[in-house]
Amino acid sequence: MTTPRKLAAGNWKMNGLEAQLAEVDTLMATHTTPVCDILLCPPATLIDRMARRIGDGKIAVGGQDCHAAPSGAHTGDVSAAMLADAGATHVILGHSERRADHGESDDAVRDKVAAAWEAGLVPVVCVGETLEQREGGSTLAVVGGQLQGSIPDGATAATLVVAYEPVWAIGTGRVPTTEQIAEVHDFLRDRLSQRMGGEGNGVSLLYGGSVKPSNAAEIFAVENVNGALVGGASLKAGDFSGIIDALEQS
Ligand SMILES: O=C(CO)COP(=O)(O)O
Repeated sequence: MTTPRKLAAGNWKMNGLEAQLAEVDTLMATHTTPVCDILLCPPATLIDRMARRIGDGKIAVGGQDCHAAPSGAHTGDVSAAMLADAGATHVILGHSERRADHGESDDAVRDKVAAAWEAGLVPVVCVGETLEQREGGSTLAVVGGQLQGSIPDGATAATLVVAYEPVWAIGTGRVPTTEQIAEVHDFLRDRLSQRMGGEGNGVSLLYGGSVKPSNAAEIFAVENVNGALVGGASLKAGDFSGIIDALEQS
């Protein structure tokens, strides 16, 4: 049976100028031989510089979105091949901020996942319910639908990461209970296994939403949580490092 890899992923969102790369130097100095995978997804403008700075270091670099087409007349967009060319190995797709700000549907995300695979990137596909959906009792229906609709057939444990990010927990300091996280992660694992057979057991399932060094250990103790997708706390090497340490010790 494939065991999911542990992954600490940082999503810098629309934050970071050149000076922010100093945080990467600190992280590399602290985690020379990490026992979990570490991924940083800076804004597109910093991917190339970050990847060069990391060189042979043990931190992977990812994009935060890509276009579904390999090239063409799409002003302002970046293709998966361009991300790979700049040094990325991963790409976050279907983040709730993209779904909300840019109206990205499950169909659109699915096409982007296919494009990521075509370019050799591992997509980190995000799913998550709004507060209204949770209070209305439709959490599992919502994330189940997003999971089914956003991932094309043909995924393997090595070519897919899934992140559960409840919209109401992102940037709010409000974290679901461990029971709530467990319920969704168990459900996602079941769905992936049904769809992908044994490969589904090996897909890394990340939790995202207000993860901090102070709550990371508790979250990583939950079964079927194989890591985190971290926003705000990934911008400071010290904070992200504390989360990496907690994952390594889990
Ligand atoms: O959206 C997130 C990561 O993709 C989570 O953001 P925060 O960690 O800032 O809540």
